[in-house]
Amino acid sequence: MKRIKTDICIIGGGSGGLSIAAGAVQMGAKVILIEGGKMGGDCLNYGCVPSKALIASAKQAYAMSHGANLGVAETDAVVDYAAAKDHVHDVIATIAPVDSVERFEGLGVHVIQEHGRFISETDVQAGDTIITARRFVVATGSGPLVPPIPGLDSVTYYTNENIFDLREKPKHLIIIGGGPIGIEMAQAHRRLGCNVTVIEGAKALGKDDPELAQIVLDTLREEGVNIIEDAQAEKISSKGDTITVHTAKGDFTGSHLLMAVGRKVNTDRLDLDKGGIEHDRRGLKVGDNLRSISNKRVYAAGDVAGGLQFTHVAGYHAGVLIRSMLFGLPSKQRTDHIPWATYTDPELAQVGLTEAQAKEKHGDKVEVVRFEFHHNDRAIAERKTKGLIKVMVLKGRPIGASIVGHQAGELIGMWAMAIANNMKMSAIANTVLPYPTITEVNKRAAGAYFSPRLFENPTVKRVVGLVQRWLP
Ligand SMILES: Cc1cc2nc3c(=O)[nH]c(=O)nc-3n(C[C@H](O)[C@H](O)[C@H](O)COP(=O)(O)OP(=O)(O)OC[C@H]3O[C@@H](n4cnc5c(N)ncnc54)[C@H](O)[C@@H]3O)c2cc1C
Ligand SMILES: NC(=O)c1ccc[n+]([C@@H]2O[C@H](COP(=O)([O-])OP(=O)(O)OC[C@H]3O[C@@H](n4cnc5c(N)ncnc54)[C@H](O)[C@@H]3O)[C@@H](O)[C@H]2O)c1
Repeated sequence: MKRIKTDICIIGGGSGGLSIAAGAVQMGAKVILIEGGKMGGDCLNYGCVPSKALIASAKQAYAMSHGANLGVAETDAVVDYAAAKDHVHDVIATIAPVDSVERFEGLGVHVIQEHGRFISETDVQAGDTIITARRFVVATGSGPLVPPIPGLDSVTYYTNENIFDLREKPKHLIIIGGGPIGIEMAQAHRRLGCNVTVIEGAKALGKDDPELAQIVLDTLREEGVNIIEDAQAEKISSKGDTITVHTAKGDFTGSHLLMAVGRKVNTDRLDLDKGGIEHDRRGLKVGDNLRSISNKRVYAAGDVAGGLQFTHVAGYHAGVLIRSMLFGLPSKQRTDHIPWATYTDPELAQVGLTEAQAKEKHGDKVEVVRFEFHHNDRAIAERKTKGLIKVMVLKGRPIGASIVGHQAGELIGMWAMAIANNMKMSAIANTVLPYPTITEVNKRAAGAYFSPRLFENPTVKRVVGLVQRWLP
């Protein structure tokens, strides 16, 4: 057995672990990174990257058959599903070198390609190496949750870990779960020419503003996706080449099944109890500083830290941890300024509080301003007019923004910046933006906040009247 001592030992080489490793080693710390699967983790190999690449193929297919309103003859796109998967894997391969063992070893990180597990409060074992570290970071991410639905174990089903390897085009894809994974995959597969049924136990896209989520769901339904809500999958059976999902709202039969019912944190193989690390089904129990409440040497980052599960959150955690682990500075995570986006067409994005959350927290003090995309000239030019932005404002400052529409994932950035920096609505209203851009919806939403104050204000009218009389 080999023994190594280091400053920082990171378990998990995904979005969180890699960001911490790269930052810490380049600032002079001795870093060991333990990765038991593929470098890059879920995001690169089974998550964000492959899903967005498949969505790009689907978008292209859709555009080819929906150009008449732009004067371009429509044609039935001939989709080669296997070639679309080649594209997906090519995109992964293009990005992979940035996350590779070679790059990290080149930066000075000692990478151990094994699974790690705690053998004491101060030691982790990975293969035949025991690592003693001053600080450990657990960044082991999450995997697909597969609930024990009766009959599931007797059929072939897919999860996000193998759907991107499937090369035969599903005739009819049944998706259990209408969260972001289920809904993104539903629209992509429909546009690639599959029949698609989504079976959702509660409300699809239930973590987003319901008014905006409805616009996405209506669009998917118009495109032919069958979305059944309030229908828990209770039993699964198969006959020949078909799979049937049984629910209280009826039975739904298809050729392929994708499970997208949520995530399970990867803590099983870590022996956290031996490390004296408290945990529950959401991950490690940590404070706002992301430090374990029971073993002060240990920190968590990313999906396993018990909060929002996004790549940019894992990256943000890296910054919080580097500040405290390398410089000993007090450093806490915030969650009120974290945006997210679901990459359907139209996209759906959120930062801060939704309308319902803001009203529950602040009552009548909250003002909600709205602006619809069909008033935006660029949206009209591109015929992307389906969309709405809502901004929740408290005492002149945004505390939440919800956007559905073309490029909502890009547009939300301005509100994420405003909330992160406690900016006022006037900062957005005073910004000059190039015309014609979709991002002008942001400025118009800020304008909608000030218009009644300026245009429906008798004092303003009186002052202007007086000034006009006295001006030469
Ligand atoms: C289909 C899908 C689409 C998604 N799309 C988006 C998106 O568009 N935008 C977004 O922000 N987020 C998206 N996400 C979420 C995003 O992928 C995760 O939030 C992100 O990958 C979390 O990073 P992480 O570092 O916590 O974990 P990961 O990136 O999963 O990395 C964890 C790593 O730890 C390794 N590991 C686990 N246990 C051990 C062990 N004992 N020893 C050693 N190594 C171990 C794993 O092999 C893995 O490589 C998506 C997720 C899915 C499933
Ligand atoms: N664009 C993005 O940023 C993006 C995309 C995909 C995933 N993600 C991340 O991955 C996480 C997981 O996504 P997800 O969609 O798997 O999970 P989720 O928890 O958001 O949604 C799962 C859905 O499955 C439903 N469900 C659970 N059991 C069911 C059953 N037996 N029958 C029918 N429905 C059932 C739930 O009601 C829920 O709506 C997201 O929360 C997000 O953090 C992000």
